[in-house]
Amino acid sequence: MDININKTSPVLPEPTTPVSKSRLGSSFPSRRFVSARRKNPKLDDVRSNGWLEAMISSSPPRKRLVKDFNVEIAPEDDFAQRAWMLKYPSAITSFGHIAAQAKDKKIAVFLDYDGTLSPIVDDPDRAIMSDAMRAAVKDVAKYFPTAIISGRSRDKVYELVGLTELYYAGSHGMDIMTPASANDTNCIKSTDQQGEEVNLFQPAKEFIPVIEEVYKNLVELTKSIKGAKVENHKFCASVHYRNVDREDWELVAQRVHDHLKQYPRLRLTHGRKVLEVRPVIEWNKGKAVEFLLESLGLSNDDDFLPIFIGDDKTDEDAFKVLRDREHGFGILVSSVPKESNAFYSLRDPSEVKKFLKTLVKWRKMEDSTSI
Ligand SMILES: O=P(O)(O)OC[C@H]1O[C@H](O[C@H]2O[C@H](CO)[C@@H](O)[C@H](O)[C@H]2O)[C@H](O)[C@@H](O)[C@@H]1O
Repeated sequence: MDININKTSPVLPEPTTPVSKSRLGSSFPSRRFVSARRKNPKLDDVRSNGWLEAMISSSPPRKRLVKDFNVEIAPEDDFAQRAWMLKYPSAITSFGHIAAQAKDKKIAVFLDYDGTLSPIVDDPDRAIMSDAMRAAVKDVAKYFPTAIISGRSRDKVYELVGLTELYYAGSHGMDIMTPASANDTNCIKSTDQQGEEVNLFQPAKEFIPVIEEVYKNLVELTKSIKGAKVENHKFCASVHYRNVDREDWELVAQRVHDHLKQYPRLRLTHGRKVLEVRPVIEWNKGKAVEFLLESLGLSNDDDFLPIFIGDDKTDEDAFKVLRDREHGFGILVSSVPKESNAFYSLRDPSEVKKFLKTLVKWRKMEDSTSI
């Protein structure tokens, strides 16, 4: 994999049309990202381009949540669920296949945070991982190189997970910390929370000021909409509408879309009841997995088997990379049928914990029988 950003920068070239300063009185000195005149072709009216539908379907519908609690549901739904499980079998019941694939290989574990290690909750600040899950992840990291790749800022996800033995990538992989010894020439030197020297790979570094600017503007633009919440993840920003009245979702989307029309080098993607503002760069969780495999010396297909566990649309980029490389596989965390590039599924974070424990138990058994 070529990760030399000097040769093949993931940052797309400057727009060729002259650009002007943001209408909202930007303090950002560069005119590279911002244009009041130039329309961002990626953003049209939220009604006509299907964004509203995508917002509505961006998290499991209530009916399925009811099924999670074993309340009876319509038989046709049950049939769809069973058909889906045949396509994406449970990583727990299929553990034998996984173990066979992993035989004589070192597994590398990649984990998403929200919806994977912590359950989805209304308040993003209260998405706390359980102590039992933390212990399971800590155990996994004793046996396998383990990384968290989250949409949140790297600092925030480290604060939530709190395990020094893991690798962390924040902002959908746009902020990756690896040990100083890792093999990556495009990194800058820094120190971690323990004062240890580390490498930082930040392919969207030049976007920090514009993300800060857009974050502040979006806070202003959505403050009158009850329940809306904007987060700044340094290299990207999130606009949550989970707690907004359904009738105001369109308003949230329209305000965000209208504002971003002035920023041709930013784009919007969907998460679970969240709109994600991201730089238009060719970088995502899939690229972050490739980068980590390469820089940690885990990319030899004959020796290593990467597994990525995630629940969200942004995790699909990582699933796809593993599927396309025919090396390793994704595990989708979902209690409802959805199309995915993953190979296996787990219903919810409690099943993720069970799978991680099974992985450790299996490795311990393998180690003891090979003595
Ligand atoms: O890549 P991830 O680690 O899964 O991060 C994706 C987003 O997760 C958070 O939002 C989601 O979880 C919240 C807490 O459960 C929930 O309230 C929200 O509706 C979900 O979208 C986080 O707050 C976002 O900033 C991340 O982008």
